[in-house]
Amino acid sequence: MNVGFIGTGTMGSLLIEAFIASGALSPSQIAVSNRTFPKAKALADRYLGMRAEYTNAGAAYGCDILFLCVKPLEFKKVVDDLKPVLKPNQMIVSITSPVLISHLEGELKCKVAKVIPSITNYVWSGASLCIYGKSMQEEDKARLEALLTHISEPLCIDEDYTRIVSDLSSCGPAFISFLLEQFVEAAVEETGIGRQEAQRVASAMLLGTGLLLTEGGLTPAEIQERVAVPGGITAKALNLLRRETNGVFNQLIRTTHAKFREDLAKVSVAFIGEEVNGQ
Ligand SMILES: NC(=O)C1=CN([C@@H]2O[C@H](COP(=O)(O)OP(=O)(O)OC[C@H]3O[C@@H](n4cnc5c(N)ncnc54)[C@H](O)[C@@H]3O)[C@@H](O)[C@H]2O)C=CC1
Ligand SMILES: O=C(O)[C@@H]1CCC=N1
Repeated sequence: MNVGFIGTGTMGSLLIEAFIASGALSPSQIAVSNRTFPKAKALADRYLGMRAEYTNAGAAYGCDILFLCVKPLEFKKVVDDLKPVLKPNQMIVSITSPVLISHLEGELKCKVAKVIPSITNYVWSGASLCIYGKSMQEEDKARLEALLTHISEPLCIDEDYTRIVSDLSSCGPAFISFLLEQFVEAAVEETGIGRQEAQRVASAMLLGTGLLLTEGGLTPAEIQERVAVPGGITAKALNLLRRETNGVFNQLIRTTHAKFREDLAKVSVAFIGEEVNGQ
């Protein structure tokens, strides 16, 4: 199987590195292109056998699966580059939420899928959110998921919920890291503990909490209940957190969804000349 990546920025190169490190793909199965060619070339130079191409059409040549790892507003240009060369048996995979399956199916005759990865896939962890176009047969879905399984847990989702599931799975690492950073900074400020030490302890705590939630079979509410002894220290601090963060995640979700609608409107104008409503 040959796999292409158009766009070797943060996510394109992260996926390539994870697929290679996990043994899912060897460099000789991979072709890359990027708007700034030296960036694609620099990546290919690190992996003997990887093919760096000057054009997106060149990267698509001979690929069974082609990941499109560019930003939403760059999609139309990439699709225009690929339209004349893609064959019906090739599969393209968009990794961004505001580009709809219908946008891609309207332009391309090949198989179309959307997979929203997460930075957690770099350490072969977290989910990859899968949405399939009409021409994806069961064997195509199985082939794609077999690849994704090396670095993630593939989850099929309804396209209408793409944004909220992306918030949880793909933006979540940034949100949780932000909260952790605030916790660590406060610890340094309030007590004088070394930042490195505080961060090491907090990171180990986050990993352990994640394991309790996944492998340990506990819910977030159960963890709180077990840690917060009635009348104890944690209970008092949890009360403060409930009071102070009340509604903040509702606002956060409204913010991501408003930005999503903005991007979707622009992408829709680029693809079909009019806006469409979306989640
Ligand atoms: N960063 C993350 O954690 C996640 C990102 N995504 C999605 O991945 C996509 C890419 O994001 P990043 O990698 O963070 O962005 P990035 O800006 O780091 O990478 C985009 C790359 O695409 C290249 N590019 C732009 N136009 C091009 C064209 N016409 N032809 C070829 N290459 C072109 C740019 O030179 C750049 O290297 C976005 O749509 C984002 O929504 C999805 C899930 C998670
Ligand atoms: O297109 C998206 O929604 C992804 C999730 C994180 C960043 N970009």
